[in-house]
Amino acid sequence: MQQSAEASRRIAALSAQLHPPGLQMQGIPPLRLENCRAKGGAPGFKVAILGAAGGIGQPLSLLMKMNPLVSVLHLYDVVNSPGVTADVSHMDTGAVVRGFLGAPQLENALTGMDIVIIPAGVPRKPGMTRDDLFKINAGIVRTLCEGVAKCCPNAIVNLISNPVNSTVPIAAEVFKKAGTYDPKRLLGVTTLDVVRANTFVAEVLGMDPREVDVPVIGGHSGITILPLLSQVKPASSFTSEEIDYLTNRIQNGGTEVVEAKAGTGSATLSMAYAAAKFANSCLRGLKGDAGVVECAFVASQVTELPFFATKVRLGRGGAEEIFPIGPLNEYERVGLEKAKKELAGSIEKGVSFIRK
Ligand SMILES: NC(=O)c1ccc[n+]([C@@H]2O[C@H](COP(=O)([O-])OP(=O)(O)OC[C@H]3O[C@@H](n4cnc5c(N)ncnc54)[C@H](O)[C@@H]3O)[C@@H](O)[C@H]2O)c1
Ligand SMILES: O=C(O)C[C@H](O)C(=O)O
Repeated sequence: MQQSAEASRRIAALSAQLHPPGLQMQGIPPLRLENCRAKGGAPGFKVAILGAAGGIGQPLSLLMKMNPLVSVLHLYDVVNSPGVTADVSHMDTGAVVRGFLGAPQLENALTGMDIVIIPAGVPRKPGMTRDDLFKINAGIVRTLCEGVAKCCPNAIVNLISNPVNSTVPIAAEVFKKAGTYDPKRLLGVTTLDVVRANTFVAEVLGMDPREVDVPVIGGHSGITILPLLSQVKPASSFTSEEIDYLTNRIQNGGTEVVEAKAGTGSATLSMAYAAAKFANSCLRGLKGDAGVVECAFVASQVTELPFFATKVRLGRGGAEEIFPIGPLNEYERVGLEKAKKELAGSIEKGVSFIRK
């Protein structure tokens, strides 16, 4: 029977995946696709991780491979993605894993994706601020988002690369330029701030962190990270000493890890956990689950700023509802004014990087 050019191309690509370079080097003979009985792949969503070979990317790839809502997992990086892909692909979970290496393979990595998670970019060293990463990471995020706009304009983007307060506005401008911008589908990942806040508050209260819910609003850097201790669930009261301690610890959690790692990077394992938690909520929203709520840094009208992190409800279209900040005490009101001042500059810096 005559095969179309497209069918031949697809069979060649699939055969290459069944016979990755590692096997070729060992002289293991290829399995002919037509002789393969495996159907492969559970029903579910297609997820790409850009920066999959990095400190966050590797454990995040592992966690997403374990997620039963994922049917296809694309792992893209500019280095080492074949190794990470070969490794993760041996896990006996449902998702089919494919690896993509370097700029020429970015478009294949992105085509058809439902969710794109971006932890690509350089991390901090001691003494640096997240804004010090702007010079390198702004360009990386721009290029990757141009790929998203071209190849999977309807995907939900989970942006992790720092400085999040500027990279999310950069991504928005790239999508606007391409005519694909849907604010509901662009989400800056601030889940690590919530994860830390739940942990530290639970420690103070002597509770299980899984039973604590601390809203963290604003942005993802220093004083823009604003935990709302007056809204902790279950309702709890704190001394002013506890409020100072918890606010400082949550705002400086990233720096605590950067200093402990002493020049070898920033949070990777807790971040992979947080990113996997957030992506799972996005997947549940896509699936149509009701009442899925997370904090995220999104386009927002809850303040005068164009972007702001608050609780959002995740649905089939992404962040379908953005919740208001809610009642604040005086300590939080002061914190909010300081956070907004710093955030305004970071957002403007991101916007003008693309508009310049
Ligand atoms: N949002 C958050 O809460 C949060 C938390 C922790 C870290 N981060 C940020 O996440 C980023 C990554 O941190 P990490 O510890 O994984 O760093 P890392 O250096 O270990 O890994 C980054 C990966 O990105 C890859 N990369 C670089 N340029 C790329 C490109 N153009 N396309 C695809 N991949 C590319 C690198 O090859 C590397 O594998 C940093 O910017 C860090 O500040 C954010
Ligand atoms: O602190 C960093 O640079 C990484 C990340 O933003 C974090 O909060 O851990």
